[in-house]
Amino acid sequence: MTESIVARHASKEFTMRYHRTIKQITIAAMRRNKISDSFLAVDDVSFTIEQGESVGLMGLNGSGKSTLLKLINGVMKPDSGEVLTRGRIAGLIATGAGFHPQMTGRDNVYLNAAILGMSEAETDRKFDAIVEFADIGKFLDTPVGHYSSGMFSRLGFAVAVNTDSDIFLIDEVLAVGDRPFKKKCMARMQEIRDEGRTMLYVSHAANSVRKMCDRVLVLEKGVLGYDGPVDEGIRYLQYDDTDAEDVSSEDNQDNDDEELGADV
Ligand SMILES: Nc1ncnc2c1ncn2[C@@H]1O[C@H](COP(=O)(O)OP(=O)(O)OP(=O)(O)O)[C@@H](O)[C@H]1O
Repeated sequence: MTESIVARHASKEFTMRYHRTIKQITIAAMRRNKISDSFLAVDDVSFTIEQGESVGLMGLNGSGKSTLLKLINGVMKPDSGEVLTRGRIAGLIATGAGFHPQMTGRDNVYLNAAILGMSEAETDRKFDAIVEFADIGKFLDTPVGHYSSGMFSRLGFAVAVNTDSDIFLIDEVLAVGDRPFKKKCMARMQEIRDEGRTMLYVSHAANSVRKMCDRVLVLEKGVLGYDGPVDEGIRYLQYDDTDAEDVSSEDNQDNDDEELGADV
C-alpha cells in the first residue's frame, strides 16, 4: 500500500480579533478587555490515508474540516507538525476560489485549470468535457462576477473532476448545487473513487458519506475524535439520518417531495 496523505501532529492556530479599529482596540485595552483570542482550528491531528481510500471528513460547523483540507492541499501550512501528500491534488474546497470575477467563465476555466496544475494543451483537450459537465449555457462567456453561487460551483466542480489527480478533495460546496447537478456530481465522484484515486469528502450528509466512503474521520473542535468505519463514525456523531436528504441513495432519488436540506 502507498501512503497518499499523512498528517503528523498537525496543528493550525487562528486568532480571533474582537475589534476592528484602532480606536476600539485602544478603548478595549484601557478597559482591560480582551482584544483577541487564539485557538487551534486543527489541534494535533495525526492520520494516514492510503492511495485509493475514500474517506469522509465529518464534524460540526467550525470543527476544522475546511482548515484541514487547506493544510492538505497546501493553501495553508501547519504551525506545527506536518501534512504530507503524494501526487497531484485536485478538488473543490471553496466556491469561487481560483476564479477571477472580471474574467469570463471560459477564461476562468483556463485559469482554474492552471491553478490545479493543468497545462494549456491539457485544458484544451478537456475543455468540451468541462463545459458539458458545468452546463451553464451562454453564461460561459459572461464574467463570473455575475454568477450565482450555484453556477460558480458548477464550473469549479467541472474543472476539478476533469483534472487528472491522485488525490481528490471535496468540501460541501456541492450544497449550493441544484438537485440534478448534485446527482451528476455524486455519480462522477463514484467514478473517481472507482478509478482508485484517494478521495477526502467533507459532508454533513450521513447517507452520502456511507455510499461514498470506506472510512470516516470526525473532527471535534479541531481534535480528531474518531477515525474508523463509516457506520460507527456516524453513530459517534449521533447524526440523525432521517434529517438529511441524500441524493446518492437510489431509494430517495425519485422522491422529489423530499426536503432539500443539508446534503453534500
Ligand atoms: N482564516 C481564518 N482566520 C481566523 N479563523 C478562522 C479562519 N478560517 C477558519 N477560522 C475559524 O476556524 C474554525 C474552523 O473553521 P473551518 O472552516 O475549518 O470549520 P469547518 O469544520 O469546515 O466548518 P463548517 O462545517 O461550518 O464548514 C472556525 O471557528 C472558523 O471561524
